[in-house]
Amino acid sequence: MAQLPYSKDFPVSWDELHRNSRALSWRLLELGPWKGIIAITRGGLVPAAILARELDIRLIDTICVTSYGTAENQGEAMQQGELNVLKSVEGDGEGYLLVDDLVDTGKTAKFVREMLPKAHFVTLYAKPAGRPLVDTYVMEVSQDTWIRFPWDMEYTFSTPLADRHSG
Ligand SMILES: O=P(O)(O)OC[C@H]1O[C@H](OP(=O)(O)OP(=O)(O)O)[C@H](O)[C@@H]1O
Ligand SMILES: O=c1[nH]c(=O)c2nc[nH]c2[nH]1
Ligand SMILES: [Mg+2]
Repeated sequence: MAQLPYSKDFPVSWDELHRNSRALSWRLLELGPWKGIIAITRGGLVPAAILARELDIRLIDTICVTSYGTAENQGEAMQQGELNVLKSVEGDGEGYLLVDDLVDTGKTAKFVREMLPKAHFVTLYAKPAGRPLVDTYVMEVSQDTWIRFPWDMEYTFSTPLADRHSG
């Protein structure tokens, strides 16, 4: 659910997501060749699959992070902005694409960039606070916008605008 300070909703359809992933592929084709892709789970998985198809990349790895604490990691470190790493990748990322769906505050981006400083970090969407941390992105949205990805949505009844604020 979108929460404060998000006041705008930006729903993204599968078609739009596919189109934006292909636009990102065009830019990355010119910057390659790439040794492989490292997807940041879970949001990076879908764009990573589309980039892999367009750029003919077969080597795909993951960095698995979560901002939620586990029994072992619920303390100070996470409150200071560190993430819980379930699985990382060896090396400094040189020659690899590091893929996520978006940057918002930049917390995830900062953390994974420190882990893989030489990777080329790409996202589909970027909000201003995280944008400086991204090497290549497709679309900027404002900081108070919540992006709704197609895998988080389902078709459902839409209340007419005139009825939304009544009562
Ligand atoms: O710039 P930030 O403020 O760090 O926000 C961006 C991150 O938040 C979302 O992931 P989330 O942690 O919700 O997990 P998910 O990818 O597993 O859905 C998104 O996929 C980015 O990875
Ligand atoms: O689905 C999402 N949309 C967003 O705008 C966002 N920002 C951080 N994490 C997010 N997840
Ligand atoms: Mg994520």
